[in-house]
Amino acid sequence: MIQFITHFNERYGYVEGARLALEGGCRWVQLRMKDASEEKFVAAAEQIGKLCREHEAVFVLDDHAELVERCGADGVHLGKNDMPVDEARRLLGNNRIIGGTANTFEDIERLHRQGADYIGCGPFRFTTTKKNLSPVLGLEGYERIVSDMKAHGIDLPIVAIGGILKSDIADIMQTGVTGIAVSGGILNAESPAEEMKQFISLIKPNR
Ligand SMILES: Cc1ncc(COP(=O)(O)OP(=O)(O)O)c(N)n1
Ligand SMILES: Cc1ncsc1CCOP(=O)(O)O
Ligand SMILES: [Mg+2]
Repeated sequence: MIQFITHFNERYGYVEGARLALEGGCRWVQLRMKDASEEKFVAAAEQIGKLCREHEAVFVLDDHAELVERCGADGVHLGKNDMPVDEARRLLGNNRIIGGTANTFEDIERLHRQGADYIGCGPFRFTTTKKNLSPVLGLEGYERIVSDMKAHGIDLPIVAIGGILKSDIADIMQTGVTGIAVSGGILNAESPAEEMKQFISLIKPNR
């Protein structure tokens, strides 16, 4: 499973990036548009949501649980400074996907208690896509977290995120995580759609 996180660069905007990821075969897009006005966020969500429906892809919003219904999104990804997962669950019900961010096993325990459907776990390495990064986990970090989860009987999909490139995929999947989330590794490639195809072909499902 691979989740494309929207961003922009000198060549592509948010919608174009999502379109290329979908053309490359991605079936899970997160609209992440930090510091955008609500108007701009909703306008991008309308376009990306339509593209996702055309490609039968899952569409989640970053941060904005309160906009999920209005944007017709499938769910939301929530970090430590966003609405708590249990509150979002009460708001959105059981039919929407709610992901939560973890940097430690303790975060995962909390998110599991609160009812998250999956965990975005990172950063794998330094990245300029996100400000105020938590400490880098590296491969050892994922190995430790996956083993702690097994020891405590916590069975939730773990999505590795942060600075992931094609050449990292085999090693990251080897740690036992479920999938990856990526932005720059796709958007900054010479051909984003082709890069997405290659990312997908390298991910051998762990579950
Ligand atoms: C899949 C996934 N994992 C982690 C994050 C980070 O979310 P958050 O900690 O809320 O930081 P911002 O993305 O909001 O800057 C994510 N968005 N997606
Ligand atoms: C949103 C987020 N959360 C942790 S790292 C990150 C950025 C992911 O983008 P990239 O793949 O470009 O590092
Ligand atoms: Mg957030």
